[in-house]
Amino acid sequence: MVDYSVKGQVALLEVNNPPVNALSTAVRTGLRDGIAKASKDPKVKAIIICGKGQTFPAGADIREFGQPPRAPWLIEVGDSIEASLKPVVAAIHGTCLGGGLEVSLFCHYRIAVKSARVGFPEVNLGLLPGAAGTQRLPRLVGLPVALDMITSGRHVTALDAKKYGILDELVAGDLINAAIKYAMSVVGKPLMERRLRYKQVPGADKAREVCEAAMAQVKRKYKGYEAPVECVRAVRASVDLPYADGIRMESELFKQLNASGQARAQQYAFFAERTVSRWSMPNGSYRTAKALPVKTTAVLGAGTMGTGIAVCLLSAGLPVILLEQNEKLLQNGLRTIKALMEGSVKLGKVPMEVAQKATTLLKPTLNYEDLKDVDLVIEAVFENLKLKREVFGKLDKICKPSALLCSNTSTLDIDLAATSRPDKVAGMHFFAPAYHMRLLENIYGTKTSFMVEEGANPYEIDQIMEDLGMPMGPFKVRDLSGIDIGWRITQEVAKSLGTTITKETKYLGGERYCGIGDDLYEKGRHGRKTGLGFYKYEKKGGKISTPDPDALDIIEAYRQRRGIVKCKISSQEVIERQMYSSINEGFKILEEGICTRPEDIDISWLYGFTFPKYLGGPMFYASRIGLQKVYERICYYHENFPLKQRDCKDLRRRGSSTSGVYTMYPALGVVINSYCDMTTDGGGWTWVFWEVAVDAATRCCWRSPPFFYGYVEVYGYVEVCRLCRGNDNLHLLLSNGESEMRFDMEDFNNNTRYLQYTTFTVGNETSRYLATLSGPSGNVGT
Ligand SMILES: CCC[C@H](O)CC(=O)SCCNC(=O)CCNC(=O)[C@H](O)C(C)(C)COP(=O)([O-])OP(=O)([O-])OC[C@H]1O[C@@H](n2cnc3c(N)ncnc32)[C@H](O)[C@@H]1OP(=O)([O-])[O-]
Repeated sequence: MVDYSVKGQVALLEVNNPPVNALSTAVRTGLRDGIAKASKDPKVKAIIICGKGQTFPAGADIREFGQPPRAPWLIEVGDSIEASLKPVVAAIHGTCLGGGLEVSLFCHYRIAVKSARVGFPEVNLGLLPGAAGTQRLPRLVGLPVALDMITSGRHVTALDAKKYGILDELVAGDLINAAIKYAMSVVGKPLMERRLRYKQVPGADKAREVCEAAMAQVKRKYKGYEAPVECVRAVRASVDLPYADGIRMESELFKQLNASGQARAQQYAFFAERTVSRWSMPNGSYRTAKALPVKTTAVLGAGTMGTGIAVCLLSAGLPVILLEQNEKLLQNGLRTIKALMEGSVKLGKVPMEVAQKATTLLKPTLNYEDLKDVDLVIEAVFENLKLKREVFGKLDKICKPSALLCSNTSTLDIDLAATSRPDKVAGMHFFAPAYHMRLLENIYGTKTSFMVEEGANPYEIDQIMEDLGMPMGPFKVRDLSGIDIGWRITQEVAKSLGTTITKETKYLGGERYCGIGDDLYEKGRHGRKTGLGFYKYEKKGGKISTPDPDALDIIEAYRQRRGIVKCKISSQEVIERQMYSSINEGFKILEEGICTRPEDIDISWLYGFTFPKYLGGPMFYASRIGLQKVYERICYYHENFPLKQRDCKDLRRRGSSTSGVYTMYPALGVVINSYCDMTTDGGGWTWVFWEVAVDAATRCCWRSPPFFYGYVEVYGYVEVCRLCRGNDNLHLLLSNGESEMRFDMEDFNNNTRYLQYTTFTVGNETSRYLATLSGPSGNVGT
């Protein structure tokens, strides 16, 4: 895992743990042993740490976070690097991230190639840098840069890292040769001043203001997330506490975060993101399918979606022909694209050179003939089936036979786009704003607004969902995508069902229909683009939304017309009704085989709806709450809101079976994870809180190896607490009503604050568990 060699007078420690040289136990051991060996070798004058293959270590091995921790700890390895009496140089290429950057900060010098990037992405995994990163980076670069890097998790280019002082030198050509030369040039120089632990944090006199501002910012920007807040606290300790105490505090906060549900959810999301790229469908998989080359593209329609899609394609460096029906609409579209590109550059989302190149890649036209050679056409015209069929008819005649003809429709039946090449016709549903959202998918989601009809205020609902961590509440999203778009869609859906929508329509296609959007539409309130929607905006197309009493009046008039008595809806209910209906849909999607894994659904939500990562995605969230509970609440809402005519056949079926929702996943009971937390009451007694996650990891859907929490599927959480003293021997007793399993908690002792991630293996048949914690004196609670 760490290849040791000596080149001249320099020892080379090459981390060799593909693909990303993660700092697994074996790598940590190899580094520790390598430093010891090089230190003893009289021939060796300097030491280099680097990575073999594509990168310097990209961090700790995330898979190990779900297992009992094993020595040597990264921080001990780091201490031995820093204490070395021979200079140690980190030679960096690829991505030097997390624990990798921490290792380099223990080295006395850091050099890198220009293409390298460094960063502390732990915050994206629900963690903070736990091997002294929060204490050492501020000592090197000062608080503002350290706070920014640690709380954002962003990757910093080698050029910027040099500017900040993280890197000592950028090198060209062969990295190892340059590193050997560099290492020999520093032999004999004093090492004391290169040891970061002895440095003071620069600008410490401003620490209070800087840290308070950073804290306020992360609370505003990352609502609901625990890790960014703890990152700020840990960084602040680098100024407030001596080095050793700061390290202790960092370690304590790291353990707390690592034991939290948020870290589990975010780590699950990390692996789920990678799992979904390995898709498989009945007709093929990522192993057998090859991507079609797309070199030229066209977008039809220069409205909100069309321009957004064009920006997305241009940002990817693809030429785009933008087609509209008249010059005025075309010019409007070009102006919008220019403004969106400029905005993306300002926000740092698109590099300046890409935006500049985009102007040469964009070709406006009014003529369908110009589309004859393109590889891919995406239509984003109005949601009107007749119009779309016309468009597809023209495209079919003009475009070359191999061209893909795609529709950005979110609702219309793609099979109705009659062409001579149905195999080349697809739905390509971009999520709004198309230039920003990373999800491109066909998906049917659930509609919200039921609750406003009953009495909730759209602004309260948005606030509740934003407090939960969604960047925009559902009503702001409706204003963004256009209330007129929603109106057109429902008109088309009604037409396809052979009906029309009137002021009295309460159901459409068996589903509850809410006409508030229609009332807003009729008053010309089409959302952001008209400056008025559910909200009022500072101008047409503006972004600053303020609640609007006129919109509330329209909603109230609607309720009175329908004879709806306004009622109060609690925050909990808002969240449950938003989330649980999506979870229910998620299960239906799995059941219908539209997706094969829950990860597919979670990643769609994380990318398409910017669902808060700290909750992992709706399916993961459901598994944390317990599917039985979710199911019961869905039944409750179904029964208590008689207006809701949603087909609940699947729920009813699950409800009538003894195992309820669990029937989705018949193969149950593979892994049980648990962790405990302890607090001392001062009287020699310790309260132990256990949380037991009962996994019904599946054979059918959850295919990833059950190596950590992320893949735990059906949780039955049981919290038990117990007073214990001294080295009480604890047992965990699990029962499924038929048989019982008992586990000794041998690792348990009074000095261990967190006994976490204990993994047990149980039989296959168990579906519901009762957990009982028992001590020497018998069972103490459930
Ligand atoms: C004590 C505390 C210490 C410290 O403070 C904590 C940390 O360091 S926390 C860590 C801080 N570091 C991070 O958060 C960095 C996380 N990693 C990344 O951001 C990207 O992987 C990276 C940019 C490095 C490469 O991107 P790319 O080239 O597009 O490649 P890719 O993304 O497709 O990954 C390829 C394969 O490698 C796998 N894998 C990757 N990283 C890890 C890992 N650390 N571990 C294990 N596995 C990892 C990944 O699952 C995939 O496997 P598979 O089986 O093929 O699905």
